[in-house]
Amino acid sequence: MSSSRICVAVRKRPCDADKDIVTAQSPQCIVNEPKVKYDLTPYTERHNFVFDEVLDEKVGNREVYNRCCRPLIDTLFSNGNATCFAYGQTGSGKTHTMLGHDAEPGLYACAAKDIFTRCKAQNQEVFASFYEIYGRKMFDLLNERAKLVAREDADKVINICGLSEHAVASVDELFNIINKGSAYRAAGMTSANAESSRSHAVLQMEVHEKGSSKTIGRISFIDLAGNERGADTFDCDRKTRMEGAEINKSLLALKECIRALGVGKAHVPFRGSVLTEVLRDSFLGNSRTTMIATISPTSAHCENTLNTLRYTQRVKDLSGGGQAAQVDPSAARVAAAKGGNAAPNNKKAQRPTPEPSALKRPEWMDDFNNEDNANNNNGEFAQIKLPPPPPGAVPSARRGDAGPSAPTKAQRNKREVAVKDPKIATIVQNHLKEMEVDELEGGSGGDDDDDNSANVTPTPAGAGVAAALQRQEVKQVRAVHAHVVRAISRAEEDIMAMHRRHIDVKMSGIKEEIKAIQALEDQDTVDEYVSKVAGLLTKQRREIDVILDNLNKLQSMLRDEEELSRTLTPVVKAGGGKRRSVV
Ligand SMILES: Nc1ncnc2c1ncn2[C@@H]1O[C@H](COP(=O)(O)OP(=O)(O)OP(=O)(O)O)[C@@H](O)[C@H]1O
Repeated sequence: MSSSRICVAVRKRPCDADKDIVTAQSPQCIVNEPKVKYDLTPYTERHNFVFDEVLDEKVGNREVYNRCCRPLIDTLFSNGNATCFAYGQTGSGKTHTMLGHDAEPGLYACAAKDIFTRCKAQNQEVFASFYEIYGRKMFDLLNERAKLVAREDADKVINICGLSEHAVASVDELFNIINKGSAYRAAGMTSANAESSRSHAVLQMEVHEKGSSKTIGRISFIDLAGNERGADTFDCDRKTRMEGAEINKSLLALKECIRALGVGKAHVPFRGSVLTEVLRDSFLGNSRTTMIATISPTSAHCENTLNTLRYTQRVKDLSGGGQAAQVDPSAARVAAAKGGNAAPNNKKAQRPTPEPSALKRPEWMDDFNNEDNANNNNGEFAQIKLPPPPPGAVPSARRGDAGPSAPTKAQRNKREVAVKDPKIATIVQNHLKEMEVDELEGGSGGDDDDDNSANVTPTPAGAGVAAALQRQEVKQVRAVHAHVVRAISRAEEDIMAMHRRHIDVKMSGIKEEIKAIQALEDQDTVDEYVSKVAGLLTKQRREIDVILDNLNKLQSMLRDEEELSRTLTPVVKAGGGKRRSVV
């Protein structure tokens, strides 16, 4: 394993030799992409990547552990935070690597074995928790999938309230609880594998001094959602599109955080997603991270494999201690078309820990806390605080007290509508005004064209300004779409809380109405009855109007989302290649 704080590894899963297009020779990973020229002559494009470790199909889980994860245990026992991610497309071997099976225990078991041995010798104990992050929600897999709530404490630290911790003293005990948790993860879904790809599963083990609540160190294993889920989901149903957008957002945010930490940036964008915000502590202080990208080496998975490797290469190139990718001249053409490789950063800088006061309250915290707020408002029914919509615009549910800082010229340019189609241009224009700077830049720091979110059709060589503009248009529509998806999920949670509150108020209103009728029958005058009932019904009508108003706004956003995703849906060209219908 690399001596740097971040180890970036790739693991190739086995496949039939005749379909294998990947050569894994650590530290190199070569993908031989089968391609066809315009005159239909087949040829192979070679892509060469370099990582800290490249593990071929013969390497077992124990060796993966020894080469990539063992130093994480030292970090754990030196008051540190260790983190290990498995990243890759569905079926590429993330769960195989993390969990393994009886015949070949995975990283959880290998790490647990070492941890228990050391704990026994040092009179320490281990507590495990296991939860999943699905969209913007979190569920405790060791407590019947109870919904978890993240709260920020006075020190601006995010705590996952209600997360159960379980004392474990052996690998068997750990596995019993993981198996129990995995069953909850799969429950209620059509296919366990399909669903597991849509959530990030987090197993945490904390070491304590025996009998003390003081944490010595923590290790987190994260089996990430399948990365292809975050890519082109525009032609799927809305649920899948929303999931895809959330996954995309969290994977981009994760990469940004690892990169920022690696190069010692003062600002680490933990707020980018629930995943990174919740894992913030894991990256701070004395921390060490291993990222294992898993790939399927068949030609059928070539596109996903290249996406995985490009993402991973970005993490490596910019995470400090890294060495730039070696790209074959044949592949360099593609790299150049995509904006080229970033300069290597071989200097490992010291990452400063952000001051607590500098850590802004994440915007998604509001959603977690929203239900509580709704229940604590002493019966007063408040409208969701939506920003005033621009004239003719569809309002968004964005909230948060920190207003955007004064935009630079480049940022102002990004607010200019690039899309030509008048209908889509109107939608884009309406939303551009409410988008924040990082959203305008596609949430990826603006320098990645190989991200899933910017995974647009390659521009044909020599296609010139028109093609470049098309690319820009697609990028803008994608950014606006991602913004609308986020606004929808926030508005959805707000409306649910508001509706629940309304039902409570309505129930007590009905009781009041019954009382008013009884009072009229018993002793009240008709004037008293009229005034009581008119007051009650007027209040209800006001509340219903607020709900209807918010439902209409949500409906508009849903329509916009539909239009934008339809625009982005890839359509097949007569010639076989993909083209977007956006412009
Ligand atoms: N390196 C490997 N060696 C042997 N078998 C493997 C390897 N990698 C994956 N497999 C097998 O491939 C299948 C799919 O792997 P796995 O479930 O780990 O994929 P995944 O990336 O976790 O998918 P998902 O994102 O859907 O959870 C499993 O049967 C697994 O045992």
